[in-house]
Amino acid sequence: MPAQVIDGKAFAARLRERVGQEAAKFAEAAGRKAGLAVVLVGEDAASQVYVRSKHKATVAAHMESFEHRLPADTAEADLLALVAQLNADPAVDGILVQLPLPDHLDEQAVIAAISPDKDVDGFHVTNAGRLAVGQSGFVPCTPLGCMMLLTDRLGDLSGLEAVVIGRSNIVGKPMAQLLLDANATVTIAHSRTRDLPAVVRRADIVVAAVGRAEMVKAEWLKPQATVIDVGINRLPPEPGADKGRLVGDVDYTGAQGVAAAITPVPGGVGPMTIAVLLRNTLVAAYRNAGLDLPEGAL
Ligand SMILES: NC(=O)C1=CN([C@@H]2O[C@H](COP(=O)(O)OP(=O)(O)OC[C@H]3O[C@@H](n4cnc5c(N)ncnc54)[C@H](OP(=O)(O)O)[C@@H]3O)[C@@H](O)[C@H]2O)C=CC1
Ligand SMILES: Nc1nc(=O)c2c([nH]1)NC[C@@H]1CN(c3ccc(C(=O)N[C@@H](CCC(=O)O)C(=O)O)cc3)C=[N+]21
Repeated sequence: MPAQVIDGKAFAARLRERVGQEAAKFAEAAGRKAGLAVVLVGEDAASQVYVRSKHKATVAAHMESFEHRLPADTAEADLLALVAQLNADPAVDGILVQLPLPDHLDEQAVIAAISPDKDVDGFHVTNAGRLAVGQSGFVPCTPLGCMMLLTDRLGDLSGLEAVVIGRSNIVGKPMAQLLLDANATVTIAHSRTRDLPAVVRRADIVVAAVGRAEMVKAEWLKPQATVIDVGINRLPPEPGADKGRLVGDVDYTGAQGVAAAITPVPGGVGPMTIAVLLRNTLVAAYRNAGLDLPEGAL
C-alpha cells in the first residue's frame, strides 16, 4: 500500500475558510477588521512570492493587509522606526518581518523590537520563552501547522517516537517543543548527529526541516512512519526550463513505499504556514481588542 498523501493544501484551505468566517464576526464585534502588517526588505524573488500570497490570503479572509516594502539598503534605524510605528498602530494586530533580512541588518534586534502581543510569527524571545515554559503565547506558524496535520492524522501522540531533523529557532526547536508538549518522545537531530539513518529509523513521526533536497532516504524510515516534510528546495532547472522543480528534504517517491503517510512539497506544510499566520493574527486581534475568541472556533 503506498503512503497516504497528507493534503496540507486542502487542510489549509479549510482552516483559512474558518478563520475568514471568524474574522468577519470579529469585524462586526470590533467595528474594524483584524490587520496584518508584512514588512519586506529587499527584492529577494522567493520572498516576494510569499509576501504576495500572504497578502491575497489575508484579504480573502476578511482581514486588512498592510504591506511595507523597503529597499535592500534600508538602515536598521529606519526599519526599527517602522516596527515601532506598527507596534503603536491600533489597526495593526500582527506584524511579520519577512526573513532572511539583508546581511547588514541584525535579525535578532529587529525581532526583539516587535511587540510580543503582535508577534504572530512567534519569533520574539518572549514568545519562545512562553512556549518553553508552557505559557500561552504565539507559536511559530510552520511548526504549529505541522502539529495540526499530525494530530489530525494520528490523534493522540502520547508515547510516539518523534525525530525532528533540524534545530532552527523558527522550525526545529519549536517543533520539538510542541511534540514534547503532546507527550511524544522527542529526539532532535542536526548536522553533528552521528548515524542519522539509525536515529530516523526509530521514529514513528519524522519531521524534516533541514533545507537539503531529498536528503532523507526511504531506507532510513521505519515502516509505517508518518513523515512531515518542511523543506522547500528548488532543484537546478532541467535543460530548456527556466526554473527547477520544488522538492522537500525527503525522497518523496521512495518514502511513499515505506511510510504510512507523508506531506508533499509543494502542497504540504507550506500552505499551512500561511493559514496558521492568519489564525495567529485573528487570535491577536481578539486579544488586542479585549474580546473573547469563541472557544474551539479555530
Ligand atoms: N514550509 C514552510 O513554511 C517553511 C519551510 N522552511 C524550509 O525548511 C527548511 C529548514 O528551514 P530552517 O529551519 O529555517 O533552516 P536552517 O538552515 O536555519 O536550519 C537547518 C537545520 O538543519 C540542520 N542540518 C543541516 N545539514 C544537516 C545534515 N546533513 N544532517 C542533519 N541536519 C542537518 C542544521 O544543523 P546545525 O544546527 O547543526 O547547523 C540546522 O539545524 C528549509 O528548506 C526552509 O526553506 C522554513 C520555514 C518555513
Ligand atoms: N518572518 C517570516 N515568517 C515566515 O513564516 C517565513 C519567513 N519569514 N521567511 C520565509 C519562510 C518560508 N515560508 C513559506 C511560506 C509559505 C510557503 C508555501 O506556501 N509554499 C508552497 C509553494 C510555493 C511556491 O510554489 O513557491 C507549498 O509548499 O505548496 C513556503 C514557505 C514562510 N517563511
